[in-house]
Amino acid sequence: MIQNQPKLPKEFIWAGFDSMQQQENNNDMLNEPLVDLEGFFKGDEEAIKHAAELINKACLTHGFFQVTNHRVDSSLIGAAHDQMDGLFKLPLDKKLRVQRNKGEMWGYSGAHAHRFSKQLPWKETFSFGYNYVDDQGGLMNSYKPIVFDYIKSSLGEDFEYAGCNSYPPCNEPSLTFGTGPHCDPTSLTILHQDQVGGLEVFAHNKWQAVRPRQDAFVINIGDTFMAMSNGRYKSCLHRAVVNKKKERKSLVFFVNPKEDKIVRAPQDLIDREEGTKSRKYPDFKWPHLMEFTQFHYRADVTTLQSFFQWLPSSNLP
Ligand SMILES: C=C1C[C@]23C[C@H]1CC[C@H]2[C@]1(C)CCC[C@@](C)(C(=O)O)[C@H]1[C@@H]3C(=O)O
Ligand SMILES: O=C(O)CCC(=O)C(=O)O
Ligand SMILES: [Fe+2]
Repeated sequence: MIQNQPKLPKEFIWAGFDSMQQQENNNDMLNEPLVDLEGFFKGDEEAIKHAAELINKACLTHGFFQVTNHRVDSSLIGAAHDQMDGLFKLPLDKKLRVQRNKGEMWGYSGAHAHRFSKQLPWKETFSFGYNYVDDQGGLMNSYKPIVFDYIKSSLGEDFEYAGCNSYPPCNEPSLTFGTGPHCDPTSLTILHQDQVGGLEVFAHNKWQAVRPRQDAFVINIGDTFMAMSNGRYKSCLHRAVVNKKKERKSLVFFVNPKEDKIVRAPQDLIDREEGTKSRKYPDFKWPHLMEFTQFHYRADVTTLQSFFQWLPSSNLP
């Protein structure tokens, strides 16, 4: 309904984001490395060394790279996108039956309207997260995307969670965001986007687009991984912009530390640092950062600093 209104409802307007204006003529590409994993899987020493060099260089700068020959079957990816199409095409009343509740990391969300009242993102999402409650044959069971089961089986059970994003066409795309500027609070993000384009990274002092590649996954490191590297690897500001003509969809998987793991840079990494060998971040656990983003703070570009300011006043163990 909202999509058909000529004027964007005010709740969706992101005032004050002057970098928005760049998007009209923003055809800068990030040119992140495309890492071919074929040789890596075959144990080819040279290929492994080359892949590590590419990934290291990307993570030291903007934290984004793409991987190809990842051995995730293209038919499985296609099936996941088909499943996702089916989910988003469901009537709204059916989607609302699995509406995501505050603090839960699973279910349907329309523009996060259940959480925020302004600067709403122009998107619908289905999340398949760890505190998922099996609701006896409801929508979530019948539509749980094939890939979600695959990712849970391959990445293990703890603290992975998957999301499907649908960004509908928007009549005034330059006034809103599909997903607003943020750094991922997570460890690693694995994303498969369709061919429409819209993912942008703020690197080299400007917004740069991440090229859609059907046969590749986009990987980026998040705040938690940055903290584990004592700040060496960068969790980078990024956003999803929308357009007037085409819906855009993305599948996103967030990999995080197990719930009881203390996020702390290894001592030998600190010891090998040049100059002051000091810890840049307090110790923390992922579930506490996740709780912060779900109950106390909307993840943006300063989530981690805000989290460490909040932590002492929280009664988290
Ligand atoms: C831990 C998370 C919170 C969000 C999903 C994952 C990693 C990215 C976060 C998010 C996408 C950052 C922008 C704001 C947000 C509210 C959104 O637009 O979806 C964030 C997600 C969330 O809080 O659900
Ligand atoms: O959909 C996209 O391309 C990016 C989404 C994103 O950054 C996120 O969900 O964290
Ligand atoms: Fe993100």
